[in-house]
Amino acid sequence: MPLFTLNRATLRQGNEVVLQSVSLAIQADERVAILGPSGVGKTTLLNHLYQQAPQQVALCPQAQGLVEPLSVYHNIYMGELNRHSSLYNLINLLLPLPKPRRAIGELAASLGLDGKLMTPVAQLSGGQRQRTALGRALHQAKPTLVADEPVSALDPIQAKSVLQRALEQHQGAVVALHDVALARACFDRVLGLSGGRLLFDKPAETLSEADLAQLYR
Ligand SMILES: Nc1ncnc2c1ncn2[C@@H]1O[C@H](COP(=O)(O)OP(=O)(O)OP(=O)(O)O)[C@@H](O)[C@H]1O
Repeated sequence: MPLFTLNRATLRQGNEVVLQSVSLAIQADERVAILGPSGVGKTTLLNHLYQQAPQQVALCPQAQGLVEPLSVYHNIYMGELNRHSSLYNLINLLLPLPKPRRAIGELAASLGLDGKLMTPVAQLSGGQRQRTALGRALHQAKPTLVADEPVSALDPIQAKSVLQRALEQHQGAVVALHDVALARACFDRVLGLSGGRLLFDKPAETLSEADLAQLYR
C-alpha cells in the first residue's frame, strides 16, 4: 500500500485553489523530487502529504521554525523532545547530557556543522541554519523525510553531499527542489508542478530538456 495517495485531489490555501486534479501514489521506499516554479504549490503539496502520515514522516519545512537564541545543539535536540519525559528534556536542555551531546555532535559534524554546536542559531549563516533545520528533522529518526527546499542556501557541492546524507538515513523521501541537477542526481522519480496541475510524474533518468522548458516556461 502506498504511503501517500492523492486521487484527483484539489489542494487549497485558504479559499484559493492551488493545485487541481492531482493523482499520485508514493511508496514508502521511493525518493521523489518535486520541481516547479516559485509559488506553484510545492509547499502546499508537501504539507498535504505530511498530513497523511505524520507518525512516519520527519518534516523539514521551508520556514525552518528554529529557536533563534538557542544553540544548534538545542535546536537539533528538539527532534527527540517527544521521545522523553518533560523532566529529562528540561535537564538536558539546561545541561546537555553526555549521550545526546555525543549523538547530536556526530550528526551536526556529518552536516558540516563542526565547531558550531553551541553557537546560537541567530549567529548562523543561511546555509548553516538550513543544515540545523535538516539536523533536527534527521534527529527525529523517522522512516520518511519530507523536506521543502532543504539545501537551497548551500553551494552545489555541499548541497549534494548534505542531501545524500539526509537521503541515506531514510527509507524514502519527498523533497521540493529548485535545483534540477540535484533532482536528477539524487532521486528516482520527479514530479513537475505547473499552472496549478501535476504536469509530469516520471523517472528522474527520463527527465528531458523539453519537460523542463514546459515546466519553467
Ligand atoms: N498561508 C497562506 N495563505 C494564503 N495563500 C498562501 C499561503 N501560503 C501559500 N499561499 C499561496 O499558495 C500558492 C502556493 O504556494 P506554495 O508555498 O505552496 O508554493 P511553492 O511552490 O512552495 O513556492 P516557492 O518555490 O516559492 O517556495 C501561492 O500562490 C501562495 O501565494
